[in-house]
Amino acid sequence: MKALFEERYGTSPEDVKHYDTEKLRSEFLIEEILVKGMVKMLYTHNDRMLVGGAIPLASPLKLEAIDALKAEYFCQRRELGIINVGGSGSVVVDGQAYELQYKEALYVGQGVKQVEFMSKDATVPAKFYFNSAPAHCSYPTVQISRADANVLDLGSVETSNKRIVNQLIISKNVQTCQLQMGLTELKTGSVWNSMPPHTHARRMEVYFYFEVPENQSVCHFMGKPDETRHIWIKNEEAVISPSWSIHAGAGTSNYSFIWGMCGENMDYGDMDTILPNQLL
Ligand SMILES: O=C(O)C(=O)C[C@H](O)C(=O)CO
Ligand SMILES: [Zn+2]
Repeated sequence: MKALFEERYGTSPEDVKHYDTEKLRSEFLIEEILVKGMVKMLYTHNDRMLVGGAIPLASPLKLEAIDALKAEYFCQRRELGIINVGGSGSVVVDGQAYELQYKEALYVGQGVKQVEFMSKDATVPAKFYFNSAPAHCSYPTVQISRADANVLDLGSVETSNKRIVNQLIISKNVQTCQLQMGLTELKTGSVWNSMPPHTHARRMEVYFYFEVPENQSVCHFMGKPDETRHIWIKNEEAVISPSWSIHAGAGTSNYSFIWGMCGENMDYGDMDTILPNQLL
């Protein structure tokens, strides 16, 4: 397997208070998750979420268990959620091909032995972004198209946070052990995501920002609500949010992002909201 792998441990909010920019970025920012012709994976010890990307070119790419998993195959003890943010492509799951167009998702259940990524056209390759969490039973593999999403229309033009939350892999749509994923699109002129912000102590979350226009950036806010920090994020980079941290961002333009969560309690609404004027 052509794979790049990195492992990161969890952090305490008491330690994070003392981090400078470089340390904050090295703990939470995931740069270059999508690498041409490779599978890339990052294993965070925050709820054991695995964050990955794959860009298959002329030849398919296999998703195999890295040594850190001590497993015979990737999904032996894990479930997997995949969203395509590139050209058309397929994910072949134990011999069955699922064609994924731009912004379409696939849930792959625990126990699946073979997962392979393919691009339809290597000149416009598929870009598969994925999240994976430990799973203790097996649910069926399900393809989720844009039309299958549970859509939330949130925010307003007045507060610069008008956005559409597409819940793709969510208990309403797909049965999973603990993984939830979706895709949020900011409307033109709106720049704030997840504002007012929230925490959910029962789950960690990872945001993957994309459709950030050239030369633009997103300022992602994290930390305890009374001790916030920021990380500047470029297009197609991801950021880890521990269970104790807020996660919200303001872009220098509108943009989209994929969110993925795991932990306990799959109720999307299980959040503690913080009002903007309570943040420090
Ligand atoms: O813009 C938003 O609000 C979101 O997309 C929030 C995420 O879905 C989230 O953080 C769920 O916990
Ligand atoms: Zn959240």
